[in-house]
Amino acid sequence: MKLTIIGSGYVGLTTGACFAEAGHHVVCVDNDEAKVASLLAGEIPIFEPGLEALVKKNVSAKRLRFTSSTEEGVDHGEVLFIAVPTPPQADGSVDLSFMEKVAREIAQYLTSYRVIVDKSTVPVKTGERVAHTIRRHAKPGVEFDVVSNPEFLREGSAVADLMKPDRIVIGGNSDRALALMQKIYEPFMAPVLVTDINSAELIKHAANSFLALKISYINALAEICEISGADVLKVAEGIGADKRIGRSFLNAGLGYGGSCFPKDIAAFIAISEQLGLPFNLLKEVQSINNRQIDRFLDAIREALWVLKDKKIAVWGLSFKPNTDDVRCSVAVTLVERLVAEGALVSAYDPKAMEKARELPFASKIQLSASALEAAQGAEVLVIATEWPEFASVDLAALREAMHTPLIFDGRNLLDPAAVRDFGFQYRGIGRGVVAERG
Ligand SMILES: NC(=O)C1=CN([C@@H]2O[C@H](COP(=O)(O)OP(=O)(O)OC[C@H]3O[C@@H](n4cnc5c(N)ncnc54)[C@H](O)[C@@H]3O)[C@@H](O)[C@H]2O)C=CC1
Ligand SMILES: O=C(O)[C@H]1O[C@H](OP(=O)(O)OP(=O)(O)OC[C@H]2O[C@@H](n3ccc(=O)[nH]c3=O)[C@H](O)[C@@H]2O)[C@H](O)[C@@H](O)[C@@H]1O
Repeated sequence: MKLTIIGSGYVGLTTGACFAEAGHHVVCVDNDEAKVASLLAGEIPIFEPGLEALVKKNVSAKRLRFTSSTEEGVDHGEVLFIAVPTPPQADGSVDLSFMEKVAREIAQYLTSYRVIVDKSTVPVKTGERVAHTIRRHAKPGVEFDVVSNPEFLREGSAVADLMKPDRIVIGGNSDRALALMQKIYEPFMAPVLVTDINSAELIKHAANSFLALKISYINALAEICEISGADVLKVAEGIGADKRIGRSFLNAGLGYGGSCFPKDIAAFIAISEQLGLPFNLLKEVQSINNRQIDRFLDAIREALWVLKDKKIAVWGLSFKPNTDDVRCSVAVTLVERLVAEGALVSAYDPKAMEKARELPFASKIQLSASALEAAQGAEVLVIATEWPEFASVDLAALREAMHTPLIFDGRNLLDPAAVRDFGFQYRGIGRGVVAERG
């Protein structure tokens, strides 16, 4: 089928490449001319495992191309996917101006029937607004349908998630549009859930909020573990073994970050308030999450007393492993706060160094060429992102490099017993028993 994706960022580009891989003919549109130019030159602006090869393969096969012309995109695709940003406003509610602008642009170029699919994460009832906006600005009599098709990919495993999704959610009220949507997803052989538009939109915010709730639940338990002398890893294993609960998303740490959870939880709170039903449970999820970084910094302060002029090594800047995305990364917030207290930070990330150079405080920290270089002369090593290469570091060399052997493991990546054997003092998250033994 002929498909168009409007917005060639994280979701747009990965989705476009996977649709092309499934045999569709895809045009990815973006109004950022520089981004389109670099895509046309064969450069992939994000690091995502498998993406570069997929894009190159499908561009060569002439199933995938890029343009900055929305008109060309609207002309090409029988189905137009909108994958533009839906960022938070100061009060947590969603800025829908990108969505509105695209709806108007599509309307301007509509000449025959199109399905317009909302792939961005949006508040419930946005589909109605999109339809209304297009109707208002399109030529009279032009036919179209609006569908909600939320995206559940995770960064770092986006290609795998898109090629083999747990489920596809399609919200719509037109048989014609639903039939086209089912045809698009046929090659993926995944379970398809068809709903009304409002339910599909709600599913997305509800899913992300539930995952964030699981993370805050284990982080709150981690605090109890620390005080009571239990080990949160064992507790997670014990509760996660119950199939009704599941072990995933029960990794205690510095809290959730990234471009989606913080904004989507804030958005769902704002949406619930607008509906007159404040979702207070999610406020607690947020405050537990914010507390994680505060507690971690308190512990570092307790160990070092004063942070000013102390050399602190930070491993990891991306918001999670296998991505170079530093948007709303907890690791970045941590560095920012250490810098604000006058600490001398040396940081290293396997993939995010280029993006780190663009951070506002980049000139105030040392961006190191390797994990061991960052640790050179450090009084504390902080692990902020659980990249696998940090787990296999040469502990003898690390001990040699550091000024004092103190590790604050914000992602429970290392084995406490193993690091203690090399003479390190170790502190993880929620590891009361281990801390006592050490
Ligand atoms: N990043 C992720 O892992 C996921 C994101 N989402 C949702 O998908 C949406 C997009 O997120 P990302 O891809 O991360 O954002 P992004 O910022 O990486 O990409 C958005 C792209 O849209 C382009 N754009 C903005 N206005 C445009 C217009 N009028 N015409 C053409 N292009 C335009 C921007 O230049 C940018 O390249 C958001 O609603 C997000 O919540 C959903 C699932 C996963
Ligand atoms: O809407 C979105 O954009 C996406 O948001 C998340 O995906 P993503 O943000 O890429 O990454 P996750 O793996 O969910 O991690 C999010 C954050 O939670 C943290 N996390 C995750 C799991 C865990 O057990 N503990 C934990 O602290 C991670 O370190 C990271 O900071 C969801 O998992 C996707 O399904 C969704 O499509």
